[in-house]
Amino acid sequence: MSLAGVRHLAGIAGKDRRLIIGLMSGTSLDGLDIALCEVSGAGFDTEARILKFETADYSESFRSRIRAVFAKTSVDLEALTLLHPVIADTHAELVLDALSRWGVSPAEVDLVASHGQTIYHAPRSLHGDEASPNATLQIGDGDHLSVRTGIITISDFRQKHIAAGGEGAPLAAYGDALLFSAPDRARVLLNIGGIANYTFLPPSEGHAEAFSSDIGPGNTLMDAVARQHDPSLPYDRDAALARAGSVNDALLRRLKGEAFFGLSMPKTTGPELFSMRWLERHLHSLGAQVSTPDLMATLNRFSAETIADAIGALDPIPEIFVSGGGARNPLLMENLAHLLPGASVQTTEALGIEPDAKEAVLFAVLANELVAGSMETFRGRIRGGPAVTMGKVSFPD
Ligand SMILES: Nc1ncnc2c1ncn2[C@@H]1O[C@H](COP(=O)(O)OP(=O)(O)OP(=O)(O)O)[C@@H](O)[C@H]1O
Ligand SMILES: CC(=O)N[C@H]1[C@@H]2OC[C@@H](O2)[C@@H](O)[C@@H]1O[C@H](C)C(=O)O
Repeated sequence: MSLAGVRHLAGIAGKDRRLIIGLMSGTSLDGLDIALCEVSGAGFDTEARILKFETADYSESFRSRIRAVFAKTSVDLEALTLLHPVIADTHAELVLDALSRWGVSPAEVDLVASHGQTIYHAPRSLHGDEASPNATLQIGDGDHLSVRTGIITISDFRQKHIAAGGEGAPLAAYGDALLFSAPDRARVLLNIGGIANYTFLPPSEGHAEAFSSDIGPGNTLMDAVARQHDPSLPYDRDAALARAGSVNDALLRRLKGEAFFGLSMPKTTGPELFSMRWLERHLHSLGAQVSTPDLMATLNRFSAETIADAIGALDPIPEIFVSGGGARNPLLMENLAHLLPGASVQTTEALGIEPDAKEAVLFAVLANELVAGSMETFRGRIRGGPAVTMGKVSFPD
């Protein structure tokens, strides 16, 4: 960091509109979502437009390096240490590659907003140690990204949330409230990624608080079973396996008995809890063989029911806008429509944001808030969420 760097950042903060690249690599480990956004204003005046978007697929070898340290209580510390810069360097390469294909020079971009890769998420509800705080770890260091791309980088968004009393997730409410609140009606933004989470947005004209909460597994268990069935299958494409099976009601009841579903909202979880080990424990206690298609049909219904239970508890049920890869699972969407009869369900496309890009845009908006907004924007606005701006600044020089 230099005085010139600080002046450059102050200049970016003073602009009417900023070009910000939002980066998200989620729990599905499918690739890096890269959203080049034009963001203007700040706080409730924020407007974000996606100029370009792509998901840059990870190579199988990169994915298996991440998987080796992902959501595990014991890992090879050297492998983890190496991945910290390796993830950042890989993300930087993917960004530079996308920019060159889009004909955009890095010098035109004001900020990179990088979520990094969550390696382990440990809210108290998971680790159970009252003497230890909520904790979460994202790797893919911001300094490396900044030096490699030459662009000021904002990263590591979740630590401030925890330091100020939150669980470090979901952060969606902060961006959703700024971008999608309607003056006169309530909305739900539902994201079905590896983990399903939702944001409740009250009418912005009132004084009610927004909140976002994880719900449970979206695709993570279905993806793991698909991979176990056929290692070349990244997920149950178009729900082909689930459609060939039937729901095992006894298993479904066991899965829904998980204590996490009894906790009040907002709450967070991850593949640390909802893992193959967790599923195998339930299958074992069931004491009966379940075929892969039946297991997939049951998991599909399980995700749909837990989502419908969470949204159905809101009275009246607001209009629903879906994002994340789960929106592409046709049986999951049919199950949801069946369980929430009469509810208006659309994708976030109806709000002008491509569903796969929504989380990457969220981090662009959080970076925008850090440089040009104010923590006061969020005071008393987000239930269970401290009034904070989030992210750490890395300078390329
Ligand atoms: N055609 C399809 N049929 C079924 N499922 C699909 C299809 N396309 C995508 N998916 C699901 O979407 C997932 C990817 O979703 P997404 O990219 O939103 O996850 P993520 O961002 O990694 O997760 P999170 O939000 O939990 O971090 C895939 O792993 C798969 O389960
Ligand atoms: C710790 C972590 O990475 N959590 C992710 C994950 O993926 C979905 C869900 O679990 C959500 O809580 C969160 O991401 C989104 C972007 C959020 O913070 O809103």
